[in-house]
Amino acid sequence: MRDSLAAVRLLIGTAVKADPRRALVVLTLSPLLNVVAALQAVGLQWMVDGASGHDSTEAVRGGLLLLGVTVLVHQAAAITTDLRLVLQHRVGLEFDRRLMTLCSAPPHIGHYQDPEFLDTAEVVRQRRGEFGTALAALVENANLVARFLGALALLAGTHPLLALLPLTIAPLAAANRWQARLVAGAERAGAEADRRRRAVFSLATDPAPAREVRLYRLAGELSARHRAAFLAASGPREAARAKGALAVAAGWLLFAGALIGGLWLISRSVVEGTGSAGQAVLVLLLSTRLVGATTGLGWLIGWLRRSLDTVALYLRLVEYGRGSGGGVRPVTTAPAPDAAAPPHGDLVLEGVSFTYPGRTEPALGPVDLRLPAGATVAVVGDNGAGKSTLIALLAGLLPVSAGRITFGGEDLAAMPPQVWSARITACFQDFCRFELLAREAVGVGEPGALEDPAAVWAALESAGAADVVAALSSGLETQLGRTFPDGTDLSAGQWQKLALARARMRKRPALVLLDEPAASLDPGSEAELLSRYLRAGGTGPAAVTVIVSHRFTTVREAGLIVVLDGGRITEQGTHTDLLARGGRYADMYALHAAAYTSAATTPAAPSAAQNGRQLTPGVDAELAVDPGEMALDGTDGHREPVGDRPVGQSSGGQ
Ligand SMILES: Nc1ncnc2c1ncn2[C@@H]1O[C@H](COP(=O)(O)OP(=O)(O)OP(=O)(O)O)[C@@H](O)[C@H]1O
Repeated sequence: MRDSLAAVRLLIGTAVKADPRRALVVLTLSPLLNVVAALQAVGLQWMVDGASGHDSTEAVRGGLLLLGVTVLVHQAAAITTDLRLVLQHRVGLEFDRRLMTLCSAPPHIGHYQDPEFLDTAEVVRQRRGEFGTALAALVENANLVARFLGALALLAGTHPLLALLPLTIAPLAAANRWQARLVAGAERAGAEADRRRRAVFSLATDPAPAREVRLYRLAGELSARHRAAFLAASGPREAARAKGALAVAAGWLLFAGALIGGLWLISRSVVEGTGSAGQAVLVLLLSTRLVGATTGLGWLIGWLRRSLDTVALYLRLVEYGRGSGGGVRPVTTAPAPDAAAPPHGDLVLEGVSFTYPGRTEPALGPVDLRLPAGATVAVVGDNGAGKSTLIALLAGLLPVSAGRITFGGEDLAAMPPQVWSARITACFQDFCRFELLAREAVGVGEPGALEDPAAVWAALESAGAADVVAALSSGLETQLGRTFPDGTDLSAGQWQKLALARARMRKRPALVLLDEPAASLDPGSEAELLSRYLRAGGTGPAAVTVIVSHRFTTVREAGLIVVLDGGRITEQGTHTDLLARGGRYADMYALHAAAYTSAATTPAAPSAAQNGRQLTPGVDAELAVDPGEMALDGTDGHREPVGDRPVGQSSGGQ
């Protein structure tokens, strides 16, 4: 009940905010007209009594009242319906806008990791078209209640017992509410299956997975899964609806019995001569109106209940936005509004850990780590070691579950999120393919410079991505993305280059985060990336640069290498230190080099030299393990798989 009241308040408040004048007219005039409409029956009563009593004045008065009220009600109803349609459209848009803000405004993205949030968001997203109609349901219910009360007031005037009719309608209303609650509960329980159904539908219809779906002949399997998910969600929903329908039918029987009793009372008074013919007509007309209003209410209450349920779910998302929902740890330290990030400083993690909602073990931590200002730090580790989680924590996208991260001595949790995010630039592993103009797709890296082609070109140049845009038909003004008829799609590597350029828009970042930045790049582009980001203070002399990579040509350039294993730091140091230590890093490095060496020496794979291609300086050659470095290990034969020649000079295939 409290939820429903809060939802009604929110709906009315949103309508008034979206369009105050229309809201005032629709919310007040509409119900008023429905009360006034009951006077039609009075006009008819006067007409009948005037005619049967040969009183032409009363008959004409009745006729005029009937005509006047009919014209007024019809005209005003047409106008208020128009106004309501526009208003409900605006309310729908207002909720869409709020939903977008709600999903993107929270300081971190922890809510996207929480299955409870995802389920609620799924239902709200599916039903978001109902926000506008929720207002319509509210207005229509108010109209019918007004019509019902108007009819009832006149009926009570003819026989006091008829005033008791509303009591018999209460069980019907309760049955309707119960049915709506049952259905809403079943819908919530089926949200996960609905999410699965949507995911399967996307797999079968989106262009990106189309190749693998064809190749592996998955259409039948996807279709079967889609149907199974549909049945899993819709079965309980239908059962709930049917169960509720039985209760509604019982409610109807009770009300119909009471109404028939009321009509019998009036008929008897007319027969006994205590009532007039006009009164009989009045009662007949009002009873019809009452039945109409009750039928409508029965249906509308279900609609209203469902609509208010959607709004109530939206309110739960709002609670999440405030950090008080689900398993996501709320931001406990209220950031000081005027807090600022120091220009530069060491980034320090003290006992930091993070546990994903629904998990018992931390994905990362506890971790203690100092990343000195100006340092280039590479993070390595097996799949699932916690590298991307670390990046998300450093970026402030996930709240730490325990411990703290400080920058220049300032606790990040006490810093307004927008202050910290303004100091960061990043290229994520699953970077976004912004289907915008090329200028915008890069410019969003620094929204203030979105309209500044010179700044965008500079970023493109410095990320080595200028060639991608130069080859586009309209250069910076080319529409990207295949969802647009005239849009240009790019290759994975080209999209990644734009993402890297985006990360170059911010001029003096304090922290540069690069999560697998070269995953889609060719060796030449990777080498260029290395020189631009990792060497010669490429990201600014005082910025901390953190790079996650499985490519050891990239990693070995870093001043500090951190090895993660099962969410813990197991080793840290320079490339040389870690090789000398002969631990996990040395193993990974040797394996990596061995893989490249064997690929280069396999006869079936023609070498670069055979192809007449020059080795890319700084890449192919760097893949070879420096014999001197491996010699640091000295004795451990299994870590010397590369031989004593650089790959480009290997004998393989020659
Ligand atoms: N949203 C999530 N919910 C629950 N667990 C998660 C979630 N995201 C990641 N994990 C888990 O957290 C752990 C660390 O994941 P993370 O993505 O940080 O690893 P990673 O080192 O970046 O891996 P990769 O090299 O494959 O990118 C993994 O065990 C993973 O299964």
